[in-house]
Amino acid sequence: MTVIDSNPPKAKSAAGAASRSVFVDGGSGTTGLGIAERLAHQSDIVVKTIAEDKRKDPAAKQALMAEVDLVILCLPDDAAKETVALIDGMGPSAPKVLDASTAFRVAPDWAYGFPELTADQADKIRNARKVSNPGCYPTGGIALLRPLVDAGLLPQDYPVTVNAVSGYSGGGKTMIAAYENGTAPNFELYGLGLEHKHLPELRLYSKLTRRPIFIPSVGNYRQGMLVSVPLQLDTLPGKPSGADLQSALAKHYAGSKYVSVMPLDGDAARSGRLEPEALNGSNRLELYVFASDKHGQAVLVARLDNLGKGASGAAVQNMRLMLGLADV
Ligand SMILES: NC(=O)C1=CN([C@@H]2O[C@H](COP(=O)(O)OP(=O)(O)OC[C@H]3O[C@@H](n4cnc5c(N)ncnc54)[C@H](OP(=O)(O)O)[C@@H]3O)[C@@H](O)[C@H]2O)C=CC1
Ligand SMILES: CC(=O)N[C@@H](CCC(=O)OP(=O)(O)O)C(=O)O
Repeated sequence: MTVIDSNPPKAKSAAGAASRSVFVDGGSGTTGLGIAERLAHQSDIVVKTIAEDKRKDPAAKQALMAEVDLVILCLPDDAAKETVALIDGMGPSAPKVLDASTAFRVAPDWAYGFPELTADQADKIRNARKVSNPGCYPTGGIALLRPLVDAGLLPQDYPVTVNAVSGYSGGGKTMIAAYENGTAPNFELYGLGLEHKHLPELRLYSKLTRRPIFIPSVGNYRQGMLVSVPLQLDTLPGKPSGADLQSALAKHYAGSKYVSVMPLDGDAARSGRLEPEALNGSNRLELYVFASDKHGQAVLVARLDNLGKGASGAAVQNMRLMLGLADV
């Protein structure tokens, strides 16, 4: 990564024929810093930065955005909408935009940034001007549910419940401060009003017609998450076994660089335990099927880093697709 300050103005991609230029709006927040860490190792990306006293100044932002190929938004929803309005007003000099917030995740004119969703999703992301980076919990939930719906193993109107636990960095700077200064509880359920902001994308991209129940929780550790979906197998069409579910997932993600479908008889199945922090720092996502054919029950579990495949890692993966660069 090369860091260039916002002045003097440069032509887009001026640092070299093969390089692309990027501006991260909200670059000093949790997701933005995670992106900067990853881009520090990518020599084909030039990151342009804005002066500290200008980072909330719309005119300064717009001038900088005219110089770059792609803008990544790591902002609260309202601020993301404001920056997108600025980009929409830029005409032909508008850069591509990748938004990490919840603001545009179900908007019809935005591509959803989960390249592994379907066979053509990576191409949709490559060709889109506007891409929404998925929420951390939906990344796990959709990764588990969508291939099973597409395979006809899970009916679209199945009464799905998704339970999840996240590290406190999922709540951004405010929640990190509350945990690190000791004013937050060690563990709590939340979203108990059944209105969590991730429900619309979870439902839409899982192709569920019935609204799932989603109960997240947060614990006193920094990052890493588990997202789980319990299933009573005898209520599913054809009464599939755990092996049937695992092989449908394995077929869908065969050859995937970042998503691994774990064996039915691996260490986690033997111990019956899974902890959330094992993939921290990576862009990986592991999918598990824990099943008891004796009782006709299964639990699907996704493990990921909420700041990796759940945010910054996914953003960098999408950024490279959008810029026409090979994955690294
Ligand atoms: N943390 C996570 O695991 C994930 C987060 N996300 C999403 O990514 C986005 C960023 O989240 P996160 O990094 O956690 O949040 P943080 O609170 O850690 O950071 C947000 C940053 O945005 C800055 N900011 C706020 N308003 C403006 C503005 N108008 N112009 C420029 N900068 C502004 C803030 O600066 P200041 O503090 O000075 O206001 C802060 O640095 C959110 O939409 C979040 O929902 C998505 C997936 C996972
Ligand atoms: C622990 C915690 O608070 N997590 C956040 C989700 C983090 C995330 O995925 O961010 P988006 O807001 O961009 O979707 C929450 O539940 O709101």
